[in-house]
Amino acid sequence: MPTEIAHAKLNLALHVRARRADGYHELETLFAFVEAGDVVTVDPAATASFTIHGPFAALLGGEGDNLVTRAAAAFAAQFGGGAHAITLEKNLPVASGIGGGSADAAATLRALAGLHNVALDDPALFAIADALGSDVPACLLGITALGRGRGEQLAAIPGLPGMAAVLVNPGVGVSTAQVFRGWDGVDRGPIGTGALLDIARAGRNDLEPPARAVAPVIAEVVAALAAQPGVALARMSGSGATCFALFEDDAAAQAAAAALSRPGWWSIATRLI
Ligand SMILES: C[C@@](CO)(OP(=O)(O)O)[C@H](O)COP(=O)(O)OP(=O)(O)OC[C@H]1O[C@@H](n2ccc(N)nc2=O)[C@H](O)[C@@H]1O
Ligand SMILES: Nc1ncnc2c1ncn2[C@@H]1O[C@H](COP(=O)(O)OP(=O)(O)O)[C@@H](O)[C@H]1O
Repeated sequence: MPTEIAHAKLNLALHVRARRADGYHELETLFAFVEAGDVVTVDPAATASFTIHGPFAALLGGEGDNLVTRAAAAFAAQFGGGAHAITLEKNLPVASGIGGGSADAAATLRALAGLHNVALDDPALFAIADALGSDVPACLLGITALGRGRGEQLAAIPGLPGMAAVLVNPGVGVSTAQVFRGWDGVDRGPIGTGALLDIARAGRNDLEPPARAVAPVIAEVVAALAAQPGVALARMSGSGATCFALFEDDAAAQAAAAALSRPGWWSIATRLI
C-alpha cells in the first residue's frame, strides 16, 4: 500500500520583502522539514474514496473539500490513472504554520506519481503543486531549501539532518491570509549567506508580530521555548501559531517538549530531516 509521510514544514526564517499586486507577498524563507507528519495512503480502487482519521481529524470538518482530494483531482486531470482509495492520518494541528494541508497535498502527489510512473521533477507535477498553494512545491521536494517568490522558487541548501527539534502549538488556529494582511509593509532585508543555523539565527519571522496580534499566546510559547536548556533557536513557523525550537540534542528536546506540555497545547520532540 503506497504510504507517504507528509512531513511538517518549518520556516527557520521568513522574511517578507514586498506586497504584490496579485494579493501575494514576495518572500525569502528557509524551508526545513521534520520527521513528524501526517500519513497519506493511496491505493488504486474501483471507486474513489477518502477517509480521515487521527488526533486532528475532527478539526478538518469532514471529508469534503480537502487539499488531498484537490491534489488527487488535479493529478487525474493531468495524468489519468483511475480512481483511488485515499486515507489521511491527521497528526498535525490544522491552520498552524507547519504546512499540514500543503504537506498532505504534496504527499498525495508523491504517492500518485509513484503509482503511475510520473517523475517527481516532471514540470506538470510541479505546476499542479504550485496551483494548490504557495507551500506545496516546497513540500513536494521535502528538502531544506531557500524559497523565494511566494515560496515556489526553490534552491536546495545544505540542511541539518538529525538536529533535534520541538514543535509547540497553543491550540489556536490562525488564518494565513489574515496574518499576511497584518504585515506592516516594512522590508527589513534579505536572508544572509553562510551556514544554515547561522543565517537562520540572524534572520527572523516577519509574520510573528501580526500573528501575535491575532493570537497573543504565541509570544508566551516562543519565550517558553527560548528559555529551555540547550536551545539553539526558538521562533514561530510560517503564519503561526505553531512555534519551534532547535536543540543541541534529543534529550534536551524531549525535556523541552515535556516542559511545554500544557492543557490544550500540542507539543512534540522530533528531528530535522
Ligand atoms: C506563510 C507560509 C510560509 O511558508 O506558510 P503557512 O503559514 O501557510 O504554513 C506560506 O507562505 C503560506 O503558504 P500557503 O499556506 O500554501 O498559502 P496559499 O494557500 O498559497 O495562500 C493563502 C493566502 O496567504 C496569503 N499569502 C500566501 C503566500 C504568500 N507568499 N503571500 C501571501 O500573501 C494570500 O493572502 C493567500 O490568499
Ligand atoms: N489536509 C488538510 N490538512 C490541513 N488543512 C487543510 C487540509 N485540507 C484543507 N485544509 C485547509 O487548509 C487550511 C490551511 O491549513 P494548514 O495547511 O494546516 O495550515 P498552514 O498552511 O497555516 O500550515 C486550513 O484552514 C484547512 O481548513
